[in-house]
Amino acid sequence: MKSIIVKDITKSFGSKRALDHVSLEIRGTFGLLGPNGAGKTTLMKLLATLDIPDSGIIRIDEDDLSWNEPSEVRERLGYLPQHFSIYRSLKVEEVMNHFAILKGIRGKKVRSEAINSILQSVNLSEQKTKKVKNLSGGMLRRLGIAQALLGNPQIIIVDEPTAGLDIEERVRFCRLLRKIGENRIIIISTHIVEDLESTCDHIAIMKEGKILQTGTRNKLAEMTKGLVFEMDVPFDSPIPIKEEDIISIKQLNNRYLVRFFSEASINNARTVDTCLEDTYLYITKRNLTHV
Ligand SMILES: Nc1ncnc2c1ncn2[C@@H]1O[C@H](COP(=O)(O)OP(=O)(O)OP(=O)(O)O)[C@@H](O)[C@H]1O
Repeated sequence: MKSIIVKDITKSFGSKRALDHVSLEIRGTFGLLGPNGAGKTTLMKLLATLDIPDSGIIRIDEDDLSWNEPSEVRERLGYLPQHFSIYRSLKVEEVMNHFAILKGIRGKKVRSEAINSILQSVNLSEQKTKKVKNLSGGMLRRLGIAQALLGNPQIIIVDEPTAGLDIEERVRFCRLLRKIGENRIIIISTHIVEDLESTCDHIAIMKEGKILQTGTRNKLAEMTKGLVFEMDVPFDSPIPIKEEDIISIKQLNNRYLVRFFSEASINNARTVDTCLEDTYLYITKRNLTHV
């Protein structure tokens, strides 16, 4: 499967337009990045066939499969929703068996083999007989992705995958997503730029229902080349940069290190290598579709 084509999708809830003429080509490991309310979950739900758009189409490019045939799409789809919850007193293996039956995986032995292999791939084999209520946040997310992998779907959709995880669990979960995305399309939505730096090659930045920018991670990172500076400021001096241009302020031993945007070079400031977060902040703060 090469890519999923999203063409001119619009979706409103009453007078609120959650998606406004969204068009995308989704391929490989694909990240949807945007602030709260951007429309990410709405788009993920449409992609997961849990809702239908007011207008526009979604289809797979090569074999002409359209989202107008949801049951066929679902056979190729695994979905980890933003709020994944299951019966807390079930054991991990029982949860997996339940989802495997729902996915139509027939035969006890076949199911058991599939479940064992997936639990191993997400590093949950040791927790197989543990109850859901005794899992850590990271383990619960890994169980969520494990159920999404049942049936070996070609498309995996993961909404806000690292919400509520501590740093260590987040890094481990992102590494797992990267591995899962090696031979299928994986779509990850998040407002945390770091999650995508390690997982996604292709990224779309959205805000207020619109796609502001798409491109490879590297291409997006380079967009702000020449526009990002760093400056040392002593503790007792005011920071001479406008609030809206500041990217970050780090407190070092004896000074602040201020990272900021500027269209022209500034005394005592040096240009620095840019990253995806710079571009994300630059275009979302300014609502830009071009840098
Ligand atoms: N069922 C609904 N009824 C009314 N408004 C909705 C509904 N679902 C989403 N919205 C609105 O649509 C907009 C987009 O919401 P959505 O949840 O898709 O954004 P998001 O990017 O996923 O944000 P978050 O990161 O906060 O989940 C928001 O303004 C939201 O309030």
